[in-house]
Amino acid sequence: MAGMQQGYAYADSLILLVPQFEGHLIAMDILNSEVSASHFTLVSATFVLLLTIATAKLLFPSNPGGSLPLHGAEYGISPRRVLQYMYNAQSMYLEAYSKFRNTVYRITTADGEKVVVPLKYVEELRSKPEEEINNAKALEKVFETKITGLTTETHFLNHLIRADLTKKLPQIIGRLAEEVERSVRTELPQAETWTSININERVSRVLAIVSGNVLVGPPLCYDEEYLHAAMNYSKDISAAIRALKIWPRFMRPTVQHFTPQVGVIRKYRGKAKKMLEPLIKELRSMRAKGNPLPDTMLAWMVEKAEQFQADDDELANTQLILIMAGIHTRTMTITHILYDLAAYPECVEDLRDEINAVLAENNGVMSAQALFQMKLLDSFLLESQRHNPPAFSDMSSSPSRSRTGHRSRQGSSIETPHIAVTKDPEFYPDPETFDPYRFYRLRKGETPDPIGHKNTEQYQFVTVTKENMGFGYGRHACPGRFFAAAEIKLLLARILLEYDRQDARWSGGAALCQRRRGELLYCRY
Ligand code: HEM
Repeated sequence: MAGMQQGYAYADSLILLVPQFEGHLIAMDILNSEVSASHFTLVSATFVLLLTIATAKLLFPSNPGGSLPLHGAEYGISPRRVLQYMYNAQSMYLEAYSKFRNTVYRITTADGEKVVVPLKYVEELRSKPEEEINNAKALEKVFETKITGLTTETHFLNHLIRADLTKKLPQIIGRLAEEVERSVRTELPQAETWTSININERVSRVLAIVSGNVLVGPPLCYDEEYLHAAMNYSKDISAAIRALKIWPRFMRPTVQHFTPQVGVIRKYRGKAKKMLEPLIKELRSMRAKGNPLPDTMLAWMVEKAEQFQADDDELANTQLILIMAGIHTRTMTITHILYDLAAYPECVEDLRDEINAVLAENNGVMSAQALFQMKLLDSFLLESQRHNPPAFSDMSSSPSRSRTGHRSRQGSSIETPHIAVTKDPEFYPDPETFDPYRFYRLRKGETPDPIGHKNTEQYQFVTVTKENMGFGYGRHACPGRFFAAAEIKLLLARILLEYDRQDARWSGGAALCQRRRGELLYCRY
């Protein structure tokens, strides 16, 4: 991202003493380190990975064994541990949580060895400045940035999302609601009888159109080539990364030339530029003439391009990152929610009643205020996310060594548990139960708050806490979550209002039987 890199810091044997890691003194020995700015990624891991200390070294002085315990040591040599991780990461992390709930340990992943720190250290780590701890290096490894070109630098993007998209959300929500209504009608079946569809594909297309309305605006958001890119970019990136990761790290730079998936993703950049260039030119000319620009991300980008020294390549690339960051994550979230609605139909009527009551109070308008008032819907979203944690980001990298001299390999990351935390009865009583009303009751003060937040409004879908890192946590928490939540609620409210209205067929055996094939049965009201 031209002009966006926030200086790289190089240092030789710089030892930083970081006071207390719960009483432990940690020394970070930054050797030839590159510390770059923030970035993000979406990685199918079973953890939220935290806080990069690029090529730094951590000391864990009170580690009596001379080295941190290695979870999965019983699987043998490193390649076998990696294999085990690639197929069983989730169960390995869950098992480790019960073993090492309060202690630091190591685990061998496809991206090298990582240090897993318990939740109690999270606040301390997140308060470290980016020069000491940042997530760039680890994400570059996770994304294979050198090969895929997928930048982990999101300064420009974060600014646009926070200063433009989120700020202007109240004024664009009406437009989004209209687009949701229109695309649901065109993209979901209008059948009077029960019809089987691949809901994941349909939702992905609806979201590509609705988000496209805000990202680039009509008519491009209806263009088939644009929609194809929007729906497939993130899938194709993941496929390329997966294909590379089956090879040992040292072979990946060579193997890339024989990996067709890598070729596929490189073509996207050229295509995106070709598609967007005429629009960018038009927006620039409107701006030069002093005409008002439309409320789209692309227009906001054009307005701020000079300030952020972003050329057309950068604008096209930033649009691709936006697509990658948003479409897949939201599609998965909504797909899970729809399955959860099918599996737990008892509250469908309550949800519909809430939506109708809120709409009546807001003159039938799906405003930002109306969405905020849909608290049961919000609770359902959060409970569904708790049971189906989304993709996560990797934010750490640091070689580590104990006081007695053990060094972990350069570039390993610091992670902190996520899934296991959302299933921890201390934070979520009766954690295996899917309770759509769980967070609704907590917010209303009807059930005691097990975490003891200062304010029970913390139990909102968009709120990030260390006990709920569905959208990450800290400096790099997802900036798009407010937009994502609004879109998800608009779409669900529309589906709940218009489909399957009169009986409880959400739970029809057929719907659940179809689950494995990614299909649900729908009938329009
Ligand atoms: C349900 C939908 C979404 C989920 C579950 C989700 C989840 C996440 C997570 C877990 C992170 C990593 C945070 C971290 O590194 O600590 C993240 C980062 C990010 N997300 Fe989202 N996200 C969603 C939607 C979106 C949307 C719609 C956008 C864009 C409008 C977006 C833009 C970003 C960006 C730019 C980052 C990087 C932030 C940084 O590194 O500073 N996300 N997201």
